[in-house]
Amino acid sequence: MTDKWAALRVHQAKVADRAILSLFDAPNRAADFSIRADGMLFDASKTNICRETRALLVALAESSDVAGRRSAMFNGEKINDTEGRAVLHVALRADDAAVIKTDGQDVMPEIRAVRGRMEAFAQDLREGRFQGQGGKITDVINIGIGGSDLGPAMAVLALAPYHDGPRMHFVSNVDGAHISQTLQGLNPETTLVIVASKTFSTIETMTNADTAKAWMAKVVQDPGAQFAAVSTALDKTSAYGIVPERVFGFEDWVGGRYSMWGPIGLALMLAIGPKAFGDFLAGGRAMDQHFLTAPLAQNMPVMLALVGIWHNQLCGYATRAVLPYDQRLARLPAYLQQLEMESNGKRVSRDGSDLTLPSGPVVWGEPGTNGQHAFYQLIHQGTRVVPCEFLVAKQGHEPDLAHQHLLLVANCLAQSEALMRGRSLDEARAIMARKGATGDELERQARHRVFPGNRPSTTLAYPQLTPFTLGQIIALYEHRVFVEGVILGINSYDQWGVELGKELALALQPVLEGRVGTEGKDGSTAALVDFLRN
Ligand SMILES: O=P(O)(O)OC[C@H]1O[C@](O)(CO)[C@@H](O)[C@@H]1O
Repeated sequence: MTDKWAALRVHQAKVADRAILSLFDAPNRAADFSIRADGMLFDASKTNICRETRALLVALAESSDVAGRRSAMFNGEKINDTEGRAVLHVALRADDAAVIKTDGQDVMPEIRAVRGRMEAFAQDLREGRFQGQGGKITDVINIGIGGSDLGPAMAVLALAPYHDGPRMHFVSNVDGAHISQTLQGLNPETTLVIVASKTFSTIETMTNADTAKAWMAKVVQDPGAQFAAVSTALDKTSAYGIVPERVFGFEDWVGGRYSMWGPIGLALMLAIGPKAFGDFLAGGRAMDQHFLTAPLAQNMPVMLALVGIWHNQLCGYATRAVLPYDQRLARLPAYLQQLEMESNGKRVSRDGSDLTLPSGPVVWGEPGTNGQHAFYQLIHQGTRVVPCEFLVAKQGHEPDLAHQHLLLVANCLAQSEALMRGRSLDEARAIMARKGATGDELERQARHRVFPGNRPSTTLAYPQLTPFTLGQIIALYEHRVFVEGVILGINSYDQWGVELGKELALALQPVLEGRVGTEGKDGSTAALVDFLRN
C-alpha cells in the first residue's frame, strides 16, 4: 500500500458521510467535474468526489505511471507479460499514416492490407458479386464466442439504423438450441457463415461451425465456398477447408475482447458497409488521441477509471451498474462484462504477488427504462450502494418519435437526480399526510417511502449513437480498463481464470458419455453426472 493509497483512505474516511448534493455549493461544480471530448460529455459531478479527492486520485494515477504504461502500450511493448505479447488493438484503428512497431516490425502494412481485403469482400458480398449457390447472400451467421461474438453482436445491434447489408445472426452458445434456432428459416444456399475464433480451437465455436457445415452440406454442393474465417491461426483455418481469400488474419497482440476493430469486426462491416465501419474506427481513434493528450484530470478514460477506483477499492462498492438509456445498447453491459471482468478480475498483481486490494468490480446492467421496472428498487432503497453509469443520447434515430426520446432522457436524468437527492423521512411524512394518513399508520407508511439518496452516478451523454460515437464509447471503456489495471498493478490482457473450467469440461465429456466412471469426482459432481447422464 503506497502513501497515495494511504492518503486516499484517510480522505475517504473523512468525507464518507458528506452529502453529494452539498458539493454543488462550490461554484461551477457541474462544469468542473465534467469532461468533453469530440462532442461527448462525461459528467462525474454526482459523486462524492471533490477537488481534493480528485487531486489525490490523479496523484495515484501519476504515481502508478499511467502515462508511462500508456506509452508502453501504444509503442508496442510486451505489456501482456504472462503471455509475452504486445497489446496493440489501438493499431487496428490507427490512421493511415501511422507507423506502429513491435519487435522492431511495423504492424501497419499488414493491418491495412487485411482491412483492404475485408473491404473488398464486404463490397463484393453486399453488391452481389460474391454469391452463394442460390445467388446473392441474404443472411450471415457469425459463429464465435466471448470476444469473437460480444463485440460484433453488440455493435450490429447498436448500429441497426446504419444497417444496409445482409441480415446478421450471431451464434455463440454450445447449447444446440442456439444454432438450431438460428438455422431455422434460413436458406443455406444464400447464407454465409463466418467462423470467428482467434485461436480457431474454442470448442463451442468449432462445434457450432461443424453443425452449420453439416446443415449447409445437405443442400450446398461446396459448403466451404460459403464459409469465411477470422483468426490468428491460419494453419487451422486452412486445415478446416476455408480458402485463404476468405480468411482474415490478425496477430496475437490483439486480445479477443479488444478485437472488434479488426477482422473480428467483419460481421459489422458486412452489416453497415466499409464506409460506416471506417467511421467507427475514426471514433475509436478520436478517443485514443484524447486519451494520449488530455491532462489526467481532464482525461475521460482516466477519470472514468479513477471514479471506479474511488467507488470500488476505496468506498467498498463491489458492483457497478451500466445503464444505457439507449435500447440499441442493450448488449453493452454484456460486452463490458467480458471487457472489464475478464481483464481486471484477477487475484494477483503483475509480479505474481497477491493483490492487496479488491480486483475490478462486478459489472452488470440493462437498458433504461426497462431496468427501472426491475432492479432499480434495490438501487434506490437496498442496503448496498450500487454506483450507476448512465449513458444517453441527445438525439435518437426516430425523428417522428421525438416525444418518446424526450421521455427517455427525462427518465435518465430523473434517476440520477433521485439517486443523489433521495427523499427524507420528513418529506415522506408530508406525502403521507397529504394522502390523509395519520398517527402510527402515517409513520409506518412514511418509513417505506424514504430514499436514503446520496448514491453516486456518472452520466455519459453523446449527440447520437452513430458509428463514430460507438467507436468513441468502446475505446473509452477499453482505456478505462487499462488505467484501472495499471493502478491496481494487474495484467489486464491475459485470462488464465477461464482455463480450469475448460479443462474439467473436456475431462467430463467421456464421463457423461459413460465411457469413464466418476471415480475421483466429488460427491456432488458424481451425483449430478448420475442424474444428467443420458
Ligand atoms: O476467439 P477464440 O479464440 O475462439 O476465444 C473466444 C473467447 O474465449 C476466451 O479465451 C475465454 O474463454 C476469451 O478470452 C475469448 O474472447
